[in-house]
Amino acid sequence: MSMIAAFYSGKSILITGATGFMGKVLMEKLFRTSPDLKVIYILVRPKAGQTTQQRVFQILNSQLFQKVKEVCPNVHEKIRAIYADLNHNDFAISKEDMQELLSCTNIIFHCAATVRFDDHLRHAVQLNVTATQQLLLMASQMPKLEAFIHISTAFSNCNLKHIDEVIYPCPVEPKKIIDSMEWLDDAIIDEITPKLIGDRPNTYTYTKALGEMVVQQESGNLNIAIIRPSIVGATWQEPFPGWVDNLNGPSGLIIAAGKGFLRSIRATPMAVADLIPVDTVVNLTLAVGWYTAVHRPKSTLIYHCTSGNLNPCNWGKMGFQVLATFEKAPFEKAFRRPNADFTSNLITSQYWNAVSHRAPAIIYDFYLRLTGRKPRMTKVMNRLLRTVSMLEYFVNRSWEWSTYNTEMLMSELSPEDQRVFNFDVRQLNWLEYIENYVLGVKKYLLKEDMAGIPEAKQHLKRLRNIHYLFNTALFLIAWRLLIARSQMARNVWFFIVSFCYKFLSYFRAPSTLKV
Ligand SMILES: CCCCCCCCCCCCCCCCCCCCCCCCCCCCCC(=O)SCCNC(=O)CCNC(=O)[C@H](O)C(C)(C)COP(=O)(O)OP(=O)(O)OC[C@H]1O[C@@H](n2cnc3c(N)ncnc32)[C@H](O)[C@@H]1OP(=O)(O)O
Ligand SMILES: NC(=O)C1=CN([C@@H]2O[C@H](COP(=O)(O)OP(=O)(O)OC[C@H]3O[C@@H](n4cnc5c(N)ncnc54)[C@H](OP(=O)(O)O)[C@@H]3O)[C@@H](O)[C@H]2O)C=CC1
Repeated sequence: MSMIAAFYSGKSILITGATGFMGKVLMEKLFRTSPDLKVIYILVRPKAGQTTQQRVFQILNSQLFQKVKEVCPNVHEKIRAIYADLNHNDFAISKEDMQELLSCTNIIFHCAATVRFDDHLRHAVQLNVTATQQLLLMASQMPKLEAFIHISTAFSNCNLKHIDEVIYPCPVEPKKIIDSMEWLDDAIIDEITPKLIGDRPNTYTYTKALGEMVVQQESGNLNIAIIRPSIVGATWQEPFPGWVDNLNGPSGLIIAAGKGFLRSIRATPMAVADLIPVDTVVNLTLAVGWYTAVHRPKSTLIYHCTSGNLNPCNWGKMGFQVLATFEKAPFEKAFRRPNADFTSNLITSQYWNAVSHRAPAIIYDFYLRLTGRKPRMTKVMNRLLRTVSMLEYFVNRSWEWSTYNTEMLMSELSPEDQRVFNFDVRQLNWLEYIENYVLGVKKYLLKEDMAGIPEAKQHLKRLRNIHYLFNTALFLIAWRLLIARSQMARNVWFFIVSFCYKFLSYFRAPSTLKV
């Protein structure tokens, strides 16, 4: 019997960010392994024309929750969507709902965040810092609370090369930052943002670091733990391999590469690709929830959920396996044949951007114009290259994260818990994982049918022929222009033509004799 699963039975659990990538997998696992849990409260806002109830309905009816429905048929009764917007200081939760949350919650998993790299500092502070502070204030008023688990990121201290499971202070206190966001106007915030984030690459990593400081400072008597996952990817095993539902991290780039838009990237092939499957993060999170509530460590423990020091893989190997999977199961209606040119050199990368990305987009837009359609490829390419430039920071460096607490926790688990809540990344076979990831992107993100693979392969063959034809035409035009201008080129051309003529005459002579 799993002790962790038994621990969550009968519990009332509050999850923020339950509609996000990690939140959904967390809920799924909780319902599947502890179907006797009392209730999961989720803080949800209406979005994209959907009410909170409609959003929950959509999640429960998704493929991800199919197994849950078998083991927990009354899952819809155990999930309680509470209207909340973390952009508001009091989360805009109704009095009645707040009362229920305060009096019933046993465990909190705080996953909500803005993960956009380019978010305005004011918004990133509100979501990743102020909302965390507010939630801690709520938690301090919950008499039945046993543990508060905060999800941060392994990159909150990406300005360092070696990162321990400790909180590194930022120069300006989070409270000062929160206060200043209230009276500074946007223009001034824009001006001071680069100074505040310092040698971090974006507002996301900076505000996640501030969020950790807030957790440490406001922890009071609460049982708190912080989890720092690295780059979270598709599921490894559970509930099935390859599940993914958003474009963050590598997923968007896999689409861009598979569709032939992205054919080169400024990346260091030997740099460690610290990817971690989302189900591994969720298993660790649930184990940490149990450990924090039951063992009540004296201080706030931080757990690194990373792969680099236990089972390292580099970007080169991953890119290679991504391409190998495209060969087996190409994406439909590709713009060009997938390719992967890695370069760590800025000038070479700019060259490839011009030749492999911008030029084909301009030519395609020219073709669209000629055929009376609206050009759009240059715009798409510009947005893609902007996205890639924001991710480049993470594929040109390697970090070392110590994992003492995570390994300690692993050794504390019973063999059954180690199996059911497996977060031992040493067991991960990267090639298999990446293949399933790419297939998952095709299936769950692009919603492409595997039956369409032969047609996709045919399409790639046609693209290859167009590519050869285009290159041949380009060569002939260039050559024609050259021989029109250069005597030397004309001499070379004359030499080649007369050589070919002699060669052909040699073979034609005996055949004429036979006739
Ligand atoms: C697994 C193997 C990887 C290999 C994959 C590639 C293989 C082949 C490639 C060929 C070349 C060579 C190979 C190279 C090998 C290296 C591979 C690189 C892998 C990249 C790894 C990424 C590392 C991420 C690091 C994360 C560190 C921190 C982790 C965290 O803690 S948090 C989670 C991470 N957060 C994010 O990822 C958010 C990032 N996104 C944003 O901030 C924003 O979306 C934005 C980039 C600023 C863009 O914002 P916009 O305002 O423009 O709007 P929008 O968000 O609506 O999106 C605009 C369009 O861009 C598309 N898009 C969004 N995200 C991505 C994405 N990640 N990749 C590609 N495209 C993306 C989106 O769909 C929109 O498209 P449109 O509608 O058509 O315009
Ligand atoms: N994905 C990754 O690679 C990594 C993620 N992390 C951390 O993991 C956690 C979860 O990330 P992930 O699931 O990938 O992120 P997602 O972007 O998929 O999910 C973010 C969640 O936060 C919610 N949220 C955002 N703004 C608000 C708001 N104003 N009010 C209420 N809810 C809000 C979103 O709700 P809605 O659906 O309404 O937008 C969504 O449920 C985050 O803390 C992130 O920092 C850490 C390392 C890597």
